[in-house]
Amino acid sequence: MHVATGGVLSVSTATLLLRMTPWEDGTFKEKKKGGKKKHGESHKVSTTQFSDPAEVTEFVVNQGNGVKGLSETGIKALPDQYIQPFEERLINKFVNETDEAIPVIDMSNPDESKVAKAICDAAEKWGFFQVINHGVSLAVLDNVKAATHRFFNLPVEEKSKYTKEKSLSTNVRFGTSFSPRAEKALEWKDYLSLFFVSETEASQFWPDVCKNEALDYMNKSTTMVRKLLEYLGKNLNVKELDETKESLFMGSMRVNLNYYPICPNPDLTVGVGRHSDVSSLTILLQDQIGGLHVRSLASGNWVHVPPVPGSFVINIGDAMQILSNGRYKSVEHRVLANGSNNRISVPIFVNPKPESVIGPLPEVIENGEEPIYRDVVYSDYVRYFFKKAHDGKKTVDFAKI
Ligand SMILES: O=C(O)CCC(=O)C(=O)O
Ligand SMILES: [Fe+2]
Repeated sequence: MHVATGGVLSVSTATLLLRMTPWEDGTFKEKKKGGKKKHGESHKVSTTQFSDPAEVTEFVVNQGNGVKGLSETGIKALPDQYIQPFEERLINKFVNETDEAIPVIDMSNPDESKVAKAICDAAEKWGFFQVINHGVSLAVLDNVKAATHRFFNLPVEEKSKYTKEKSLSTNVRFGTSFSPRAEKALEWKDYLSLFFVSETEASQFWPDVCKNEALDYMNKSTTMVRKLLEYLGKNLNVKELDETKESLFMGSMRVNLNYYPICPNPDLTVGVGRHSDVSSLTILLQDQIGGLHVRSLASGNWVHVPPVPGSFVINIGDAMQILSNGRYKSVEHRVLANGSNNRISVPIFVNPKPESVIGPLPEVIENGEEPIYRDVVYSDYVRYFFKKAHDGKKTVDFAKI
């Protein structure tokens, strides 16, 4: 592979830059190159560039540099494979036209029934909410954010020890985009995904620079997770979180560390494309940069989820939508790419056990409600999700009757 290091903008990159000029209708038309370049003019641009898209894929995906590595070469134009179809792009001017906002719920309110009601209402109307005063200390949150930066700041030789090909555990995966081999257009995001099996497994295989912080973050969040699930369960006539319900609602957990580096043409791509999560519940810690947008069920508008210091963003996932027979909503969301800031987020995906059979809960259909979902093995559902590119809310159709 060739990476020009001398600061010369190659001809094909120059063509790419010209081709990327946005037009009013949102399409990208070729612009005539201006007059002849004077000798030496190309040396004015100091950057590292690639001469064709296959080299980008080699560098980003196969060599494990990720989009962070690509961003740090100083690349000036978005490579072709990251250009999303027009309708998938999230252009700021279209998303800021709404004054809708997802609820922010204070979990320290002494009137617990009010907290429970606010949470269940939000789960039904929005599928998304933020919680403050949730009982997880700021230090735990700060530590896992710092650990996320530490991991992504490792040299590529270190990070690439955790790629699909090289990782010593299938539960630890460093990757980029969502599913690069299944996607027509890639997403501007790198991630480290840590599936929790046991403390011993984690301490053996999770990267040293972040394992204690990621484990602590997951463990310290569990009390809040259980509380949220108790509230949501009670409202569905689930009396208590016994062993069966625990394994359905929170039988397995995955912590992801997400990194969204500065993007040269943020309007042309996405950090994460439209999707709903396959979890029962997702607990998300985001930094102060912003960029997560949620589709309002009421209006269809894309609504920004503003960073609230010390908060968690909570969302209902597909598994909970299925278990609740559609009462709680797993809602589409996506993340904007950013032209001036790097962003991190740290979701915990709280999932059923992989071998669990999920379908509408008996407590829900007991009262005569028609089930709208069939029973599916959770691992089959997850496999189906990862086999294809992000495609909005379509995954849940897999379980529709
Ligand atoms: O980074 C974010 O804000 C959201 C990420 C997300 O939606 C996901 O990882 O499923
Ligand atoms: Fe998500």
